Amino acid sequence: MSASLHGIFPPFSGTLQTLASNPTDALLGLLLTLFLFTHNLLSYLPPSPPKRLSPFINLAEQTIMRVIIREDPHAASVYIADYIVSRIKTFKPTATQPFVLGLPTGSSPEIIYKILVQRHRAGEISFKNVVTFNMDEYVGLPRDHPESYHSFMYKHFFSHVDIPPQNINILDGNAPDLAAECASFEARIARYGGIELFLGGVGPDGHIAFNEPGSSLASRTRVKTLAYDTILANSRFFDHDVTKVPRLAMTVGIQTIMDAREVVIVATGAHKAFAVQKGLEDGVNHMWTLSALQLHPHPLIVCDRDATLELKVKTVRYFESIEQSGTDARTQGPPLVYRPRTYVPAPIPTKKAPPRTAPTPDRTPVKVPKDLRINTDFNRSMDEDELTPDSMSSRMVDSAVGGLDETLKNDLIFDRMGARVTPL
Ligand SMILES: N[C@@H]1[C@@H](O)[C@H](O)[C@@H](COP(=O)(O)O)O[C@@H]1O
Repeated sequence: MSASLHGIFPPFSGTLQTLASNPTDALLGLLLTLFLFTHNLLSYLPPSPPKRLSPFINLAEQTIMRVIIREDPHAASVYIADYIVSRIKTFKPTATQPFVLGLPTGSSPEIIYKILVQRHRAGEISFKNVVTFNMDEYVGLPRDHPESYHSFMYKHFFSHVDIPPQNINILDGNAPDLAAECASFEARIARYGGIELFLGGVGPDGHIAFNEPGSSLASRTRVKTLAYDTILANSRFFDHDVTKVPRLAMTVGIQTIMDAREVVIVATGAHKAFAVQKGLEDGVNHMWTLSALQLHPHPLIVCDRDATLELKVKTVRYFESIEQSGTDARTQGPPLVYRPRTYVPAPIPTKKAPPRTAPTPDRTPVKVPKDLRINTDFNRSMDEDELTPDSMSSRMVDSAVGGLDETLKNDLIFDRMGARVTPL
């Protein structure tokens, strides 16, 4: 027996020989043999199947960067516009459960807005139950200045779709207390249960919104001093005169953007290539704030070919291969999980504006804007003739806060459309 076991279990045969002379050694040898035998046996078993993901798993663990590359800015913009339309439709927003959309300004999103307006005009999408929050605004620039982000948004988007004015939230760069305005903005976002989809652009230095290089990745809405690079880049909208560009801006923070359920960034043009490379291929860092999205559960960066020029060929091939294998951004990554809403606004009553009667001694005149016009004297829009803003007066309720709960009326500052338009 000893001879036959010796070939199969060498330690075991040795154990038998020492059993009589040294029982303690023999016992240790036996235990060792059993351990080795079990270990060898287990190594032949198939690996255990991967654990199923729990529906409550932390989404950050499933973070996946989605990158879509299109040949030119128009194709990239069509992709994003259709993506937004599809997200809103899937959400099926109602007056009590609106789709909360974060929006940017800048030349890159102009085409996206144009396509969204076209989709709206074609009857494909309504913005009636969409609430918007804009990323940023210059400090101290009058609202009706052609380069204010208020003017930009009305000119390129709001005036052409059916969004109710009271659903629009833009930071007031002329608020008497800028810090309070920033806090109110964050509170409004929170009351709506957070932003569903935050669309953004990116600066050549990798900034998102006005989160300039060096911004804290934990930042929230606040006032920022603009970096010289940004002042220089944006001077093209101010007669190429850097002295005309405001030095301060209010902006959502990186954390405000990171809190959105989904973030979509448009990056077009060779001048964005370095920012895209830093944001995608380098590590997360506060000098290229775009890179923070690497930690977001649902980031999507849509580039045109030029914006990928600084990426490794391997990186580009990787992202293209994902799309070529039959998935697109809608199906990549973990499923979107709807977050509970902490606040749901009451339905907006469709009451008519009170008649414009002459004031009587016992009655305060009702302030109803005569007409709502915005300054559309821009010199950088595409196809001016197609974008003719309406007055929006037909969509006004008596007060911008008319349809909201008492809780919101008290602590939120809703500006009237009349205050931000140029009377004729
Ligand atoms: N605050 C805006 C950003 O939100 C925008 O992303 C950036 C790039 O704009 P553009 O698309 O014109 O290059 O410009 C500004 O700085």
